[in-house]
Amino acid sequence: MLIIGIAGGTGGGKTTVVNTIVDELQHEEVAVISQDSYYQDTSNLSYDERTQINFDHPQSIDFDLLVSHLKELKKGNAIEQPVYSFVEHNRTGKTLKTLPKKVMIVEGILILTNPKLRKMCDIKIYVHADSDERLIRRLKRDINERGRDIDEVLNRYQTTLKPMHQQFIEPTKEYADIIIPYNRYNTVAVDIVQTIIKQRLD
Ligand SMILES: Nc1ncnc2c1ncn2[C@@H]1O[C@H](COP(=O)(O)OP(=O)(O)O)[C@@H](O)[C@H]1O
Ligand SMILES: Nc1ccn([C@@H]2O[C@H](COP(=O)(O)O)[C@@H](O)[C@H]2O)c(=O)n1
Repeated sequence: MLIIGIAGGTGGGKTTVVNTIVDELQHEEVAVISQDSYYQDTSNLSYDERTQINFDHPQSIDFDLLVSHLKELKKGNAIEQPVYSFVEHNRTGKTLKTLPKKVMIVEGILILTNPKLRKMCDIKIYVHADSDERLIRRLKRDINERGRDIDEVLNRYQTTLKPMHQQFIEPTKEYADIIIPYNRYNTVAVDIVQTIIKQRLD
């Protein structure tokens, strides 16, 4: 099994890069684990309390569950990946059965902050886009797809996104084997990553 970790700031293009890689590979060869599925279970909190959570801090992620799931997959066992709701700010209670594949992609803003997870990744990638570009993309995406309004996104950006990015996410660039500049759709860099994956699969 080849485990590929893809990190980078919110709105940087991680999901877009992952989707491009997955489209190129045979369906039976690849599966994706999203860090977002592993936000801590906060069912004990009210909706209003959940809106106040700092979702960009490493402690917001249940890394123990994520690492144990990856270990199970490496052993050849299927896992039940929690399904997360950005509207409810919580796990939905549903799960997605995820089977072990030759290539497992683990994607998320904070995945390179966790030493155990870093150690499990065979290839570590950081997708970089400038902060203004990321904010514009995040605004559009969160309003169109995640049920947010402009005030929510900008307030979250100022209070948590920006400081957490600077403190925890940007510094993990140093762990990356490959940094993909993604201010524009960088097809050349993604092609190179795909070639590396195919070589490793041979
Ligand atoms: N290079 C790019 N140029 C313009 N828009 C982009 C680019 N990459 C991604 N997007 C768009 O920006 C939004 C955030 O991208 P996404 O891949 O979800 O980022 P991430 O997973 O890093 O948060 C999406 O709506 C996506 O379609
Ligand atoms: N309930 C939540 C949980 C997370 N977020 C934000 O999602 C971002 C990470 O996801 P990406 O797809 O953008 O990598 C992160 O910056 C959190 O602030 C949220 O808004 N609400």
